[in-house]
Amino acid sequence: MSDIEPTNTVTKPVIAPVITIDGPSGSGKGTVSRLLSEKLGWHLLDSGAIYRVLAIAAAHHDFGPEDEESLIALATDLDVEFVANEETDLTHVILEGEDITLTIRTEEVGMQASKIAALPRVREALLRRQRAFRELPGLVADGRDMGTVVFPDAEAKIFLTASPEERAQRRFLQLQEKGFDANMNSLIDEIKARDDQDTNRSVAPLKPAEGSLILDSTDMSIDEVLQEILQFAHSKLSNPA
Ligand SMILES: Nc1ncnc2c1ncn2[C@@H]1O[C@H](COP(=O)(O)OP(=O)(O)O)[C@@H](O)[C@H]1O
Ligand SMILES: Nc1ccn([C@H]2C[C@H](O)[C@@H](COP(=O)(O)OP(=O)(O)O)O2)c(=O)n1
Repeated sequence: MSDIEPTNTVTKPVIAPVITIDGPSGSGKGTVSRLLSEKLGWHLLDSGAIYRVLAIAAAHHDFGPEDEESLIALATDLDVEFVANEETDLTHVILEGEDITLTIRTEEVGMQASKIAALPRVREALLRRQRAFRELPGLVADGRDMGTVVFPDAEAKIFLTASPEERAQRRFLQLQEKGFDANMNSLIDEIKARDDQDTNRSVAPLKPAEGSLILDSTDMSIDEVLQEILQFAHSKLSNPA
């Protein structure tokens, strides 16, 4: 071994910056995260899609939310790919070779995902997979615990919300557009039940991370939300605390 101390040879790894967008169902996280990632040319993590895929995989294997050990094994080895498709303008979700892009978006799958997501060790098993999305030039991460648990050191954190009635109305139109049957009254109930489940679980509950910009989008257009987030993110990225 040489006695000579190397000087200035250690270069600091460059860690990609992260913008987190957390919030309840139908607040607009997915839409705004996608637009933001396109605008910045950054990567995108739709963490809810991972929980939804796991719910479908669990159903394929007949595992219920009480079957924690099997779910952990499934989460650890989940064979899923997210493939951007410019023709459909969608990120296609491929589970074990099968395209499940549309089927993961139903309210029923959302509810199953929310049940599985309450299991602490299942969440733990998905952490590494989610953190692997953090790559240069940057990441926009959408979910429930992106700013609180998965990327606590994120440069800019946003908590996006809207009234349950407005969120149900948005979901109603979205489901109709995709050709799914939807009922406004049951959607409001489902949205409230999922809010309750996601907010009151013991691990990584839905809540604003410290220092987040809290944005109520009930009376805001998608573009207004996007502009406000861009302004906040620029201020945070140019003046890191
Ligand atoms: N500010 C907004 N005003 C009106 N509609 C919106 C707004 N934000 C999102 N939407 C619409 O609401 C629906 C649900 O949005 P989405 O991004 O899927 O929400 P989330 O990911 O939070 O569940 C989509 O059809 C989207 O186009
Ligand atoms: N980071 C995340 C993302 C989603 N989840 C759980 C809780 C949510 O109700 C379900 C589905 O999430 P998803 O973001 O796809 O749902 P919405 O589009 O907001 O309706 O997964 C979670 O616990 N943590």
